[in-house]
Amino acid sequence: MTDLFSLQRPEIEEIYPEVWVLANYVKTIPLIEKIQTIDASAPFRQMMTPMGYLTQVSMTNCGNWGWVSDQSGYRYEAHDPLTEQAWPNMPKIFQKLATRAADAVGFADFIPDACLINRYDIGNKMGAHKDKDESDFRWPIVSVSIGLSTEFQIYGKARRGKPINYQLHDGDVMVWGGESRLIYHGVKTVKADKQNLSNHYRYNLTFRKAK
Ligand SMILES: O=C(O)CCC(=O)C(=O)O
Ligand SMILES: [Fe+2]
Repeated sequence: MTDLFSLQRPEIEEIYPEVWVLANYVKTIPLIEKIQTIDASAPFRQMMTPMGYLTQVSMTNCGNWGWVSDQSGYRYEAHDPLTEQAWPNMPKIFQKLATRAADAVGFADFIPDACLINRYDIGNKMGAHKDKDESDFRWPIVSVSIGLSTEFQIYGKARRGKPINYQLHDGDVMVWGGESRLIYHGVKTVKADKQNLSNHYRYNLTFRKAK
């Protein structure tokens, strides 16, 4: 298990009140293998928003609860609407990673029951939003960046104004909670890596306690 972690004593930076980045925290090849297995039974798909648009980003889930969007709104579902099967189990290494990262910044005993997996193709972005479909905001969000880099945008308590942009790379983990649990955030357009054109995607794991 220790093999999964890049550094014994990770560098932890609080980039905004109660928003932390654990830089280069995790080795991502084992995570990508798990994502591929999940994709084989619960395929990545764009979701319909209540406004009637498809999300740019493709998504799937693992764990007891999966985040879904359709014309009737956003919510957590125990079954994948595409396959009508339960979402794939959350891999143990995913859960341990989330628990350990949360603990490292002071959130003890975080056991996520939902893991949303986002896949950004080159050119995809995610607009400003807050994660507010969970039942208890005392639990943090743990978010893992895999593959292509991007800029994460923090707007704060209101959606308007200029965001703080923070570069996230493969293996970086972000945790936010407490007074910043409901901040507006987004992801800037993912660009190709000119040094490595075989890298096509940015994946993001978002661990939450949904229920
Ligand atoms: O891709 C990211 O880094 C963030 C994703 C996100 O904010 C979300 O899925 O709610
Ligand atoms: Fe989010």
